[in-house]
Amino acid sequence: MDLNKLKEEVFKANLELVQYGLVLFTWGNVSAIDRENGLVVIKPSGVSYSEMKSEDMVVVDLDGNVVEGKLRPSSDTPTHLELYKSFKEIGGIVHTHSTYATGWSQAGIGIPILGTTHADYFNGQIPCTRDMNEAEVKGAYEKETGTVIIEAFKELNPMHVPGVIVKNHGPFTWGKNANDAVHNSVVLEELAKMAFIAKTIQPNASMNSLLTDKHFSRKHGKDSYYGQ
Ligand SMILES: O=C(CO)[C@@H](O)[C@H](O)COP(=O)(O)O
Repeated sequence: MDLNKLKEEVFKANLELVQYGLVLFTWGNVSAIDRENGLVVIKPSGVSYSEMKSEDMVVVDLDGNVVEGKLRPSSDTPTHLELYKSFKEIGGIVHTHSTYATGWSQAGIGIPILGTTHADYFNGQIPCTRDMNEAEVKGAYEKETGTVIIEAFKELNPMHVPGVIVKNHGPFTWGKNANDAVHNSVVLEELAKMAFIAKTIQPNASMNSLLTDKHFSRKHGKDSYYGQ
């Protein structure tokens, strides 16, 4: 895979986080993986999106060693790497602090499925991770953030629910590439907002599971990326 092309793709995907209003200042980050060569391209840490350039993207191996780039890789790099190692079909990852999704993560409640818009992209609740323990927080925190995400997907197919909210932190989404992951981040934030509104109007709001099956399989049937 052409690394410069992947850097350009990751650079543009990072800028889309600002364009879609998912991040402020230097919050959030996007990465993509070149699985053939076991290399990950990720946003540099602490760099303003308005000053960022394609050549600033940092290339790391799956152990987190910088193999190309002058700047420090995102502080969330260990989380991204854990997810790439566990979710073998994903090609891109996004982390943001988008308002409504982060609100649900601070409440410690997964984003419930309440409508067909949700079912078109996520075939069930978007899970919230468990509390991290003292050893995880004081140890390899970012790596352990990946651990609690992977734990939340023990019974879930990450290709059918391409996102999660990390308790007291914020959302991570993924997809077949960086652009797909950004798309899922925009959708997740919109679903978080819709669910907040629905639950505010009707705390007992619920979903007709027949619609979940109908909409998810219609959009992600056997020929689609998400597969069965
Ligand atoms: O979640 C966090 C901080 O809580 C990070 O995602 C920052 O929001 C962005 O860090 P860098 O990618 O710039 O290191």
